[in-house]
Amino acid sequence: MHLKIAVLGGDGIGPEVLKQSVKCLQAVAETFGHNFTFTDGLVGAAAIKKTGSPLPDATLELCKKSDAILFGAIGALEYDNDPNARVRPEQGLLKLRKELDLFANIRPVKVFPILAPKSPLKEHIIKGTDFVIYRELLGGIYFNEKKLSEDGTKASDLCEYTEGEISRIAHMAFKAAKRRRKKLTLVDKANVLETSRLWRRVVTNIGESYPEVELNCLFIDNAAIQIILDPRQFDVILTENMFGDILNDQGSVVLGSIGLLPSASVGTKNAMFEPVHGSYPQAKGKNIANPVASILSVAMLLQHFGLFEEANAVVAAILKSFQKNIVTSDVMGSSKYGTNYVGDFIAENIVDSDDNLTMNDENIWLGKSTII
Ligand SMILES: NC(=O)c1ccc[n+]([C@@H]2O[C@H](COP(=O)([O-])OP(=O)(O)OC[C@H]3O[C@@H](n4cnc5c(N)ncnc54)[C@H](O)[C@@H]3O)[C@@H](O)[C@H]2O)c1
Ligand SMILES: CC(C)[C@H](C(=O)O)[C@@H](O)C(=O)O
Ligand SMILES: [Mg+2]
Repeated sequence: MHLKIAVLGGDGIGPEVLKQSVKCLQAVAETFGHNFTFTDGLVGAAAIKKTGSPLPDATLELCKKSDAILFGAIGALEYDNDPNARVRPEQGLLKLRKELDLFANIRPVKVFPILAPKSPLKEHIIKGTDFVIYRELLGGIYFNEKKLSEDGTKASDLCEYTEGEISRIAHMAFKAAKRRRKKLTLVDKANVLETSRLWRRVVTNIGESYPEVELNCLFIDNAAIQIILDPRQFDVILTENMFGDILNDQGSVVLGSIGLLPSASVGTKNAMFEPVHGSYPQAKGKNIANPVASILSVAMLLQHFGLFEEANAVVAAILKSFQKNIVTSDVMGSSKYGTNYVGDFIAENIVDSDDNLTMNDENIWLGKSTII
């Protein structure tokens, strides 16, 4: 298969982890006889520095022309510490999502059995956890009217949703639940927010077309408790933009590190793959960032294009790194291998073998289905 892939490293550890992912994709191409081409694009603080814009037109054009986008991370301390900055790295990512209509953000939280003892939570609580969050990515508080009074003493961010925005991701989440364990949990704040009540009405109506899927609703504050107390109860979680952002990072605690959590953002045409974590500026250039979240995003990319054997080969190589304890120091109580070393090990262990499937059957990470 020929795939044109845009590579947007961004800031902080973004380029460092992405380098490992490109290495792995090159190994997949060589092993399985594909032709992947990679083109770099500027985004985030790095792009502001060079062009004044966090998403230069050239980058947007590159992404539109590509089959898929691999994204690192954006964000820098100089902006995090300056609430007055009008041009910000994050605007680059948000604009990219909007321009490419990437309305669904899919983030699987799957505990690898071998890492279960390394989670900060008790092993018997988290072992077997396997849920996926469908986060609406283009609406809500993120994308509606923002106001700041002239004297700077009053600010507001409007939270707005339309039925159409809710139903397109709801269908996607119901279909995913139908393929999985047939349970969908809508997370909202319907006891307080009008937007959440709209979500409940729309999702409940859509649920009637998916009778095999059990739908239940949970308030976001309770969901925050349940994810830590009993994460195995979840199969597919569907939620709005802001709640999804927060719940995802919380899900990473179950896994043991945010450095292990991948994501796919998909829409009507384009698809972007990125780790859930940010630019972790404190680690920039130190060769300590965990590349696994980014490499697992590569597995999601391959899965998206129906390259299941290839995706399994990537996951199998990652599992091998876990078995040999070749992991970065964020994986609790583990060795302290560097980003590059872990990336090299995974790339070198990408092989075309029937054993890949056996390893993944045990872990049921991917399964033979596309993610949308
Ligand atoms: N998608 C994105 O690009 C994205 C996502 C979140 C935050 N951000 C941006 O990143 C910057 C830093 O934000 P933050 O500190 O809140 O979040 P962050 O995800 O960058 O880091 C939070 C903590 O997670 C851990 N961590 C993150 N990535 C890791 C990795 N690969 N390996 C090991 N540990 C890892 C570290 O302990 C770190 O202190 C901000 O500018 C923010 O806006 C960008
Ligand atoms: C950087 C920021 C705009 C982004 C978000 O809030 O969506 C990030 O936190 C994420 O989870 O991808
Ligand atoms: Mg986030």
